[in-house]
Amino acid sequence: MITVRHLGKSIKGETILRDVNLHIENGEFVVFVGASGSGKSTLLRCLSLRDSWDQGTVMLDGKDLGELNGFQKFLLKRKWAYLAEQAPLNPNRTAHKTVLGGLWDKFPLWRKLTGRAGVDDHVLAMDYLEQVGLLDKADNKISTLSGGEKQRVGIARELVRGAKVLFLDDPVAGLNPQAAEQVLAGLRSLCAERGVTVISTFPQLEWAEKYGTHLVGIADKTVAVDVKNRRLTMREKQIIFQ
Ligand SMILES: Nc1ncnc2c1ncn2[C@@H]1O[C@H](COP(=O)(O)OP(=O)(O)OP(=O)(O)O)[C@@H](O)[C@H]1O
Repeated sequence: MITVRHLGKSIKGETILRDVNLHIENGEFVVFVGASGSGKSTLLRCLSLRDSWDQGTVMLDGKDLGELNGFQKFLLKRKWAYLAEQAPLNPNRTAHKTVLGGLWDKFPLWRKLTGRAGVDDHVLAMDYLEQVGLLDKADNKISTLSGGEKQRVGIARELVRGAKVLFLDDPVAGLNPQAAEQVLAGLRSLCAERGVTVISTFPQLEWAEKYGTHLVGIADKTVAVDVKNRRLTMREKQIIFQ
């Protein structure tokens, strides 16, 4: 679980976030919602350790992330995944090989040298492709997949790598509505069935309400609304998008 207390961040003397308080449980599908420029991506980058903050604390299972040394942060980032918009994938690889590539980090040196993956590794890759609804496209090259399918391959690759927390900055950018909803429905089931925690931002409020389990509204540089397992009221929408 992630707990944020009194987080503040300034860039070049300008306050971007102030007094942010937040509590995220494992298995939640968190969506940061707010007007353009409200600080959603900045908060996502701070929580994923891609960016630093000036005030307050971010705790993971009771451990203060601000106190980790560089190596500890590096190890933690390997367990987390941060994807901004479209994941960069090799267009000439098949979906299956791309997902299998996520295991590379875990392989012992001898396997890296021989380039061999075991039967279990192949099954694991297929398992995650199935989870994101792409088992039938396993042998298709990335270049032949749609934008939404590519995004789901990128997510499966991170899962196979062992990521338990996914930070996704607009995972549906550039996708048509049908593909976007498939990606979001897949993420929702990952949270429910595998206990993966998704922390994301995307501009479509309707989809945030439909698929998110925890909505965090950012306004006036802080968390103005924080609700779980329900839609926003009209009043809450007014507060966020004043
Ligand atoms: N590196 C930077 N230098 C200066 N200002 C920055 C920098 N990064 C972000 N900002 C400012 O911080 C504010 C919040 O930006 P952020 O990208 O977090 O907003 P957002 O809510 O994600 O916006 P959008 O929905 O448009 O993506 C904006 O006013 C932005 O201009």
